[in-house]
Amino acid sequence: MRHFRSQGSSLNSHWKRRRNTPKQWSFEGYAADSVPKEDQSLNRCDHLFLTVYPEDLRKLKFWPESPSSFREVLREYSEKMKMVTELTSKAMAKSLNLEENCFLNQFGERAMLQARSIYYSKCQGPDLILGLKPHTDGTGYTLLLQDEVGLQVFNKDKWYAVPKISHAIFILMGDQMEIMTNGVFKSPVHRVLSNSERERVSIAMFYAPEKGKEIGPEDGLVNDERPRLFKKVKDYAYTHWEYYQRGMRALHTAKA
Ligand SMILES: O=C(O)CCC(=O)C(=O)O
Ligand SMILES: [Fe+2]
Repeated sequence: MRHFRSQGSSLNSHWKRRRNTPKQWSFEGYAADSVPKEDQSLNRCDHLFLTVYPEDLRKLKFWPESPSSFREVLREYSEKMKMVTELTSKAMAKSLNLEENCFLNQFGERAMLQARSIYYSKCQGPDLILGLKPHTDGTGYTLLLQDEVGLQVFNKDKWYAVPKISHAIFILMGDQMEIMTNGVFKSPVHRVLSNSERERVSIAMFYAPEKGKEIGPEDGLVNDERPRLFKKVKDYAYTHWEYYQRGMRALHTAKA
């Protein structure tokens, strides 16, 4: 706990220096935490955050050169994950009896894919210390690879552990998919517990609509039984980030 506190206070001053920079949500590179606002609890993890698509937005200066395989592995993984987003977006559309490209069209040709590699070190502190505090993702959806348990999803007053399944990618709906599906797919609150026995590594690929692109509920999912729940929004990820820093959800800002 002592270690956590002292790490927290030095991080707080680090973020105090940084927080005046506008549009921080697009910051990239290595960071010990991403919650710059004062009086917010810190997440107990380190991460490396990199934009991988669109390709021309890659900031290679933040891509580590060591280990030497890093860049190539990330390039290859990103390419595969992009293919997974195409398949997933089509499958989700079909499952809702919608035209298969409808979500892909909303995400746009320059959809964002951002890789967040997260390291959770062992933590001896009390259970209250979280690896990642409760939040929803501001993405369309997130593709998650994890090497250890710890992730939990909240539903109806209870936390449910997400199992670790070797080589499986866990797909987590984000707020923007909840908007596009007019609330049919829910963006769950989730968190990561800290672990005193084992460290944990996860790689989250955040898939979100292209910058400046308006998204909204699919017409086919708005009807008398299911009235429009959300209005059209753009750059929702930015709004989400602003609220996230204060420990709040942003979905209400998109309510119709
Ligand atoms: O590390 C995990 O399993 C979850 C990561 C996550 O929720 C996030 O980066 O938004
Ligand atoms: Fe998340």
